[in-house]
Amino acid sequence: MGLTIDGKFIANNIKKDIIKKVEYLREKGNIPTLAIVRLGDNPGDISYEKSIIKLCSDVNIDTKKFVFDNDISTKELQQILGQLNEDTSISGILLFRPLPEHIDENLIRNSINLNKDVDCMHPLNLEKIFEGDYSGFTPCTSKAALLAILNSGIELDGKTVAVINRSMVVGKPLAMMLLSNNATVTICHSKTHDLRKITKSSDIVVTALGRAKYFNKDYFTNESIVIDVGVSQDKNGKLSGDVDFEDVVNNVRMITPVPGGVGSITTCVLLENVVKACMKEAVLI
Ligand SMILES: Nc1nc2c(c(=O)[nH]1)N[C@@H](CN(C=O)c1ccc(C(=O)N[C@@H](CCC(=O)O)C(=O)O)cc1)CN2
Repeated sequence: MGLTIDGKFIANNIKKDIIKKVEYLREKGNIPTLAIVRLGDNPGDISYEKSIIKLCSDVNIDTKKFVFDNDISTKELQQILGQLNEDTSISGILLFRPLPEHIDENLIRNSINLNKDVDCMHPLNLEKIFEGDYSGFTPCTSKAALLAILNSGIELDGKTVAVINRSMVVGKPLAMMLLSNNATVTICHSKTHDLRKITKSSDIVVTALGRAKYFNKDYFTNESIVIDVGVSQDKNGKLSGDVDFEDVVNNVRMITPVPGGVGSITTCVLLENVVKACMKEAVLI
């Protein structure tokens, strides 16, 4: 019988720390405020946004939401980010990703104010992570997946980890963070041959494919640790991870559920970054 890694329990411990820090900031007259920028209505983004707004309300962080159509141009988006960068009432900016294909993501990632980049998407902030420096902002979903592994009691040293995603949002930052913890990492993607052979031979499998219930028990062994980062809708429109949880849970050592796993932790990591940004802002002023 596999154990479920309880993301909500991990998230609640982080939440208590955020509440204390927000109280301190507000006593000093600093109001932590998160700008949320969404392009279109992707179900994963809507789920993330719902979670963020609920948690911000719980910990007393203010939010400002900006929603635009998917067909917004790179130039228009840059202008919007420029306004948010200059808005002194805003501590941090979250732009949901992946962005629509026509948007120049590199240009956008370089357009966000380094001190408001609470999603750690600016190349200079990411470079720190790749160098093992976690003193600044941390990529939210990647850190959440790492926390799920570390809080499950697993020693990463020497373990083999298959990361099924190569984006700058999850796969690449996570691979670097796992390497810093002395794991041996294999990054898999749509062109990877014999994925099942890799997942079955890895101690830990982290999947962020965005395909509901894609992985059944045949991809794992009884000793597998499965970290499901995927968020999409199954054929009944229900929020689902990449893994068929009911088929897999009794055939692996540990697994994170969706919802209630990595997603719950991701939102807390984001708000930790917002508090960090507000603290930094308080120091800079
Ligand atoms: N700019 C970014 N965009 C996205 C990131 C990111 O790190 N930065 N990662 C994912 C986020 N995401 C998936 O699409 C996602 C993250 C968190 C949650 C969440 O909080 N889920 C909760 C509640 C779910 C519910 O009840 O609706 C949970 O799993 O318990 C959902 C989705 C993509 N975008």
